[in-house]
Amino acid sequence: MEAAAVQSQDLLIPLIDFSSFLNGDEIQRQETAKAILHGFQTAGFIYLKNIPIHPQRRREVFAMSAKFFELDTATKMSLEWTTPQANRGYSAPGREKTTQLIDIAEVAKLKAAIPDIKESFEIGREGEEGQPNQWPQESGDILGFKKMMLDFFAQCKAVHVEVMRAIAIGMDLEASFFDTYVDVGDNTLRLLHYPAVKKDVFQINPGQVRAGEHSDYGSITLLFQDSRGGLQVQSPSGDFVDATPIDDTVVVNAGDLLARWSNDTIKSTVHRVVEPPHKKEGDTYGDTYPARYSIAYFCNPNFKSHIEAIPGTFATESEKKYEGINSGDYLVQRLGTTY
Ligand SMILES: O=C(O)CCC(=O)C(=O)O
Ligand SMILES: [Fe+2]
Repeated sequence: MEAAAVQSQDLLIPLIDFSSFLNGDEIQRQETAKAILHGFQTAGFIYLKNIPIHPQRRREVFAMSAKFFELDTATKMSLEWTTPQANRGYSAPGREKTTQLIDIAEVAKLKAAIPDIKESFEIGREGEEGQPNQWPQESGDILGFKKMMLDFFAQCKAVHVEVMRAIAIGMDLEASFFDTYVDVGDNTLRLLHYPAVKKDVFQINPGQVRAGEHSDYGSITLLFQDSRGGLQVQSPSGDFVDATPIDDTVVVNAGDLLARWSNDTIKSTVHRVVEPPHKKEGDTYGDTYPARYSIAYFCNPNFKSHIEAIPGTFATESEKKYEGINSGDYLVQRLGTTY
């Protein structure tokens, strides 16, 4: 049932068939739930195959994303990302620096020195009061953009609910334990484009990456990557290990708020995007790495939820490591440091 998607000395990321959870018998459902939870507890990352999003749909969304990033700069800038509260819109290359640093001045210094080589577009929950999405004017290549993205958003939202059910079962809780914490869908769909880049940029600037090392903030992230490679996950010993793309799978990682919620029984693991792995032979890239596209769907507990240690993750009150916290406040505070 289970295979390794990534295996290094001390990092094993399992590849799990999600249809065994969704459609399997009771025993398969239990076993798959345990495997999912175990992956989050040990690596903080899993790969899922056979999620209920058709590979064809996924390809269409990637194609639409590429068309979006081809729009001219002025058009994209008219949709610019504004505030952590809104967390919607376009971020030009250099706008966001994902990092573990929390001091805003330090982040600013780093951002000026070695900006991430990427641009992104964020879509939040459609209909959130006071926070409209920044939809582009639709014509030509991006006709149907809004509908396609909202459909995909809804499909990803359903996957979030199911993964949380698996985590609940894995923890010997009612399957529905998290349902009322995630039903609103206060999530963010982020389209990412890492432009083609000259190889020597990485030699000239030591420390140059496509996306700096960071952990994600929310409950889980569904990460769809193309076949280029470059995503790396930090192992317990601190090395970064390639999270090699596997066709038609989604990488799922736990975020900081889920780690906190689980009283640190689940790991939120640091990851980054670097230049694609050097091919030993047959490297056809010439002097330029081609563009890379990915789509991250950041799932969160409902912004109104109060998050405190999940039952079963502590024996006595004194074992709770964190204060209870409001989900929305936590996320806004975290986003405020990276942009
Ligand atoms: O592009 C990727 O593969 C990773 C993106 C990521 O980690 C993020 O946006 O949080
Ligand atoms: Fe991330």
